[in-house]
Amino acid sequence: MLRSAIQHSLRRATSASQQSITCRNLSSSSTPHRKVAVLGAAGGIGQPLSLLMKLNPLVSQLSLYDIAGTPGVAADVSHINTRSEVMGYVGEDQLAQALEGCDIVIIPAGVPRKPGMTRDDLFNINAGIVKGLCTAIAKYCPNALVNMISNPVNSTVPIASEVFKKAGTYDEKRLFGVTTLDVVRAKTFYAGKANVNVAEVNVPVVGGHAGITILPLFSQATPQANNLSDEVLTALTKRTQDGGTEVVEAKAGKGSATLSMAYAGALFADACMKGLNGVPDVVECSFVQSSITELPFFVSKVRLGKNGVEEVLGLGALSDYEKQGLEALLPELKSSIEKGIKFANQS
Ligand SMILES: NC(=O)c1ccc[n+]([C@@H]2O[C@H](COP(=O)([O-])OP(=O)(O)OC[C@H]3O[C@@H](n4cnc5c(N)ncnc54)[C@H](O)[C@@H]3O)[C@@H](O)[C@H]2O)c1
Ligand SMILES: O=C(O)C[C@H](O)C(=O)O
Repeated sequence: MLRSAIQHSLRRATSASQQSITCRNLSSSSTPHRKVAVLGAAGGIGQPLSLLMKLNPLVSQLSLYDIAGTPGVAADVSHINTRSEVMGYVGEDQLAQALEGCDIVIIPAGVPRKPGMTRDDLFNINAGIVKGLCTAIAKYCPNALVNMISNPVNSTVPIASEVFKKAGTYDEKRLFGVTTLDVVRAKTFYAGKANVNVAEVNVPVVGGHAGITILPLFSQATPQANNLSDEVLTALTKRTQDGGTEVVEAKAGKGSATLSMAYAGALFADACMKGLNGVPDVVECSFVQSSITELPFFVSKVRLGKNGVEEVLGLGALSDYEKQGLEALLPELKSSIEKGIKFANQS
């Protein structure tokens, strides 16, 4: 039951555990070698994300790094009979080994929110963590695609870009803020209200990843529901924007979204690998370097390819309500981006 649920969730990955022997044989001959690292692998997101990456037959080597606890997580995950070889690395001394040869580095390292906090309240701790990890990425796997999960994403992605620029390794096609959870939430909430099959729903979510900077475009949702009033669309927008806070409050001091985030992170990493492997028309929303607004980074649909970002897609037609949302989010997003850039350059 659990296995089938997970396999269904990783909808674009072929089946994993039950068919692992077949996958291993097929994979080794026809699927490229892909080393994926999870930095922060012993954490609330890191552990289920490591599990989901272990179930992904596109991964051949899974590198689990944290400042503590990774030997246990790696030993546990390594017993699952799927394609990838699992290695656990603990502490800075082992970071180089964890990163060398990586195709994708997923970063959920850092502290989560408690009730009453904004994502920006995490900046003081997480900015330094991200900066340190990105410095190592620039040194040991400068060509890897970086999937940034650590909050505040609106600032940690700009921090990463500045670190890579300083190191001379920046390639805007290879840096992604992971905002897939906003899309996952928008799909779920929309399907509930529109009374449509959630598996068929698509909703782009643009802007950034905090409060009003999260802008779901329900006018572009498919299948399009004609039965939703303006009030319902406003409520759906607000619920998507506050989805993270909903979980933080429900967890009452024990962290933020971990399981849904692991799912979303696994979907996004899977899409990145498909792009690297040459699968056509892989499109996901992500916070990337962008020129579709006046801001240097923005979430929009992005076509993924063999080098990472192949094309940053435009916003498409917006409703009046969405146009207002877009205008309203720009100042906050701009200031979060600038805060990250300033931090990276002054410290
Ligand atoms: N992008 C999103 O949509 C999204 C969603 C949910 C959570 N998050 C963010 O993800 C981050 C992690 O959340 P969590 O619930 O897993 O937190 P957690 O505290 O459970 O786990 C974080 C892990 O990071 C590790 N860590 C700390 N410093 C490190 C370093 N220098 N190198 C490697 N590992 C290090 C910790 O040891 C811990 O295991 C938070 O910043 C949270 O806000 C983002
Ligand atoms: O809300 C948080 O702090 C975590 C994450 O950004 C989320 O959207 O769930």
